[in-house]
Amino acid sequence: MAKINFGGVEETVVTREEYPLAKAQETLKDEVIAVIGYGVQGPGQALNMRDNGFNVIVGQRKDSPSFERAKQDGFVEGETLFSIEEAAERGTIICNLLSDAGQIAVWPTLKERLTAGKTLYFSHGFGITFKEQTQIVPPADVDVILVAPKGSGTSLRRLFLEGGGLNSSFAVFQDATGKAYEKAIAMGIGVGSGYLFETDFKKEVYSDLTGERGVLMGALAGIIEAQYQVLRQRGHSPSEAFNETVEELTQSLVPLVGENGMDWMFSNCSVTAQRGALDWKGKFREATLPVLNDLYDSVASGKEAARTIQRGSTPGYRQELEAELKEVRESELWQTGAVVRKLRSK
Ligand SMILES: NC(=O)c1ccc[n+]([C@@H]2O[C@H](COP(=O)([O-])OP(=O)(O)OC[C@H]3O[C@@H](n4cnc5c(N)ncnc54)[C@H](O)[C@@H]3O)[C@@H](O)[C@H]2O)c1
Ligand SMILES: CC(C)(O)[C@@H](O)C(=O)O
Ligand SMILES: [Mg+2]
Ligand SMILES: [Mg+2]
Repeated sequence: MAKINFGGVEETVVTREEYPLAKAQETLKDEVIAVIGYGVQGPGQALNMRDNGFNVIVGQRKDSPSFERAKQDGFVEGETLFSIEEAAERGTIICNLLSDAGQIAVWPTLKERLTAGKTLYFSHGFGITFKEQTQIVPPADVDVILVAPKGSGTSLRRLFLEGGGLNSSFAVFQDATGKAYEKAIAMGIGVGSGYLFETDFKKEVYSDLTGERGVLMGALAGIIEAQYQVLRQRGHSPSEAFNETVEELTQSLVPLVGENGMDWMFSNCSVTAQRGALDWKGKFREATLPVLNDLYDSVASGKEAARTIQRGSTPGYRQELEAELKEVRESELWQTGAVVRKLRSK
């Protein structure tokens, strides 16, 4: 296991060089990997593992669109595609890739089929960490492991097809067989991870829920809306407000941050921009710190989990969610975005 120094702090990281695919295949050669749920992570992980030569089956509610999608992806009903019950019965590694709220309803079905020596796999620390709310308490004689890709299942698949890998966190919650750690790493390689960062279930879920509600999604969407609104209210056209808020961010500046860091992006902008950004970043940091601390408290207290479960278990919730996304899509901001995206020159 490589020890890598991150800005002065040493952490354990598994690389594909030290744990190559052939080793992962050897570790999991006798396993039947049952991917339960075929939403976003399900397809990404199942297809990558199948292409990597693992014995993968899918369990999904019959008569659902995702069941049909699994068929289109080459899983064959009765051979590699089953009901959730049957896949869980057949699987020796049961990958719980249902939605976090959906995992609660299906848990009794999975638990019954988690016989001694099997492995229960998650891509989020949610169900285990918030066990008072989810009632997900695995039997003591099974291994419980986690591989959480740090990005969308869509990116996991796309990067894999391009020959790359998305970095993932991994963790062991319960090691009944003495092989849980090895299995977690092998699964991480199998699903198409690049580097694997060691964590625990609680740290994974706290950081993940904070990240997606914060900078990665919630804060990003919120600050974009705020700046667009200010520019529009001060008389700027939709295209100008959008270009200065989103298009330049995604097409020019964030790729530079990804390439070589924030100072690299700054140094590729004018000194006028650098002066202003350095002067204003502190104000933005101080303004958002209390919100981010509130958010972390809400995650750590279980409030965010409770809301996820409460909303996610409400009948018709997916339609409600779609209605909320439609509202975003149909706002002037994102309608402008749709037009601006068409005006990109390749
Ligand atoms: N979406 C991502 O890219 C992503 C990234 C990293 C980790 N994760 C984690 O991976 C897991 C799966 O996430 P996802 O976004 O792929 O899930 P999802 O929301 O797309 O749902 C997955 C599947 O669960 C099924 N499902 C939901 N409720 C059900 C129920 N009551 N009974 C039977 N089936 C039910 C749905 O039909 C769907 O096919 C979660 O733990 C999530 O936090 C997701
Ligand atoms: C892709 C994300 C945001 O990283 C994941 O955590 C999720 O919940 O979908
Ligand atoms: Mg998440
Ligand atoms: Mg995440």
